[in-house]
Amino acid sequence: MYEQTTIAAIATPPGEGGIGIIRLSGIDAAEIANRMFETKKLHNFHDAVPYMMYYGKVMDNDRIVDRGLAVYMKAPHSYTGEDVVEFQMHGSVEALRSVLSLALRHGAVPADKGEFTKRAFLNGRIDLAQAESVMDIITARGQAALVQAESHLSGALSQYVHETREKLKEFITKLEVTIDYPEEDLEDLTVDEISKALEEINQSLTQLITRSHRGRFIQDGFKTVLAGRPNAGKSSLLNALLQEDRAIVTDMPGTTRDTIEESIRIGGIPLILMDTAGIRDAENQVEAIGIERARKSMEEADLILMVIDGSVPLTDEDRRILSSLEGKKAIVILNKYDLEQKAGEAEIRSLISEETPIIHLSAQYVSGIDRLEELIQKLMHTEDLDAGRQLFLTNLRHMDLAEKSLELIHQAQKSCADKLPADFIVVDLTEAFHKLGEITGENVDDELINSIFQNFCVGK
Ligand SMILES: Nc1nc2c(c(=O)[nH]1)N(C=O)[C@@H](CNc1ccc(C(=O)N[C@@H](CCC(=O)O)C(=O)O)cc1)CN2
Ligand SMILES: Nc1nc2c(ncn2[C@@H]2O[C@H](COP(=O)(O)OP(=O)(O)OP(=O)(O)O)[C@@H](O)[C@H]2O)c(=O)[nH]1
Ligand SMILES: [Mg+2]
Repeated sequence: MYEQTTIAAIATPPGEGGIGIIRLSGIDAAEIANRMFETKKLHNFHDAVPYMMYYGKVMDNDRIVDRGLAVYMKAPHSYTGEDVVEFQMHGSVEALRSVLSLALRHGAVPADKGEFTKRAFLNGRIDLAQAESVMDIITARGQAALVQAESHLSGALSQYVHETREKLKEFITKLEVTIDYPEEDLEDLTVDEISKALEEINQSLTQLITRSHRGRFIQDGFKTVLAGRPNAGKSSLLNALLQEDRAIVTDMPGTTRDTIEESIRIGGIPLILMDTAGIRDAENQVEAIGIERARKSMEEADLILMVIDGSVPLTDEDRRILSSLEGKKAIVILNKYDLEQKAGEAEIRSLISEETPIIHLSAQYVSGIDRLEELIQKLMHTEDLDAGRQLFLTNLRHMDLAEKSLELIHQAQKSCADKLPADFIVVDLTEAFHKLGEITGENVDDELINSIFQNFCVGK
């Protein structure tokens, strides 16, 4: 076991809640529980039936601090792999703090950020990639994010890393033989075999990396850009979707200058909603920069909500923006539906692809917003689901290591093609082998481990 201290922390978020949990982990967990928890059915936590709930009282000498349930999990069969005791108390900040301070008084030390999970890792219960996925589960902002994080915790990423490293190892060994016995020249067959294997690894890593770049939305949400002419009602629509007055709305065209970003969930699908400067020939430099940003946001968008002022005839600027939607996922919104409609829908239809829906609404009077939400949900739902079925890298550290490994595979392939001596290839493949291993935590130093778990919350 990696440490002898017993750590304690409040595991549930602060605030008023139905129930709150205090967690103890370490060699003295049962002993500390004995000193502070009184229950009819049990005199010593060492005799507790693991996972059995015991009802009782947390006692501060003769005073009942709070009533609750306690459970004992015996090493190594616990989250951390150590002896664990948990107290389920009333979810009150005061009660939980009192129970925690009692545990500390009886010999526990306050847990560091992520220390329970860190211990699970150091005790070999889970690898580093799995440990990191625990945090992804906690911070998941949508179904796809949760599905992906859970699959990482189950070991999907770890298995991929493991299999790829096995392949590398196999060829490193084969190559090393030819180095040790130089007279046994690298046979053509071996070279072919290695080139083929390296190409396979290259393909698989490249696919994983590209898919993960495209899959940024899993973590961040789909980039959804409100685009359109000044005064069309983009900011009004942002406010209507957020149900708050986030962006400034005026009847002056050119009100929004800088891009505004807000996270929102629509029907369980996470979006980053971006309000942009209305697109036109700018009247000054600040506006011009804003418009340039708007155009760039449109290029990078996963979804474009193109807002048109339906109360006036279509302008050339509208036509230009509509034509630029080609090949993009978009919804055309005819806004100001409360007013007489003058923008020709037939012409709009002729400028956009068949799949792009057109809807009417009034942002100002918040009417028709629910239909827009349904449409967004329908449009993005499949992508969100597909994301759950494939392996993605969702962590920048993993992405960086995968990219470095791929770079080394490229180098090895080049050495292979240039018929360089086996040593060259071995060096690169060995380095790639180690880089991949860092994903699951093979040979990583304490500093890195500490910095990873510092990003966790206390009690996790
Ligand atoms: N109350 C409570 N709920 C929690 C946690 C916890 O620590 N406490 N978890 C913490 O984040 C998560 C669950 N993670 C856990 C992982 C392993 C074991 C465990 O006892 N494993 C044993 C037994 C396995 C079995 O019986 O099948 C083992 O692996 O040997 C417990 C919780 C979410 N919910
Ligand atoms: N009648 C009516 N007026 C609306 C509607 N939506 C927005 N407006 C008005 O249109 C004007 C412009 O709205 P904004 O939301 O600021 O438009 P914008 O597209 O963000 O404009 P810029 O930031 O200048 O690009 C404001 O006076 C709004 O009150 C609507 O549904 N009906
Ligand atoms: Mg605006």
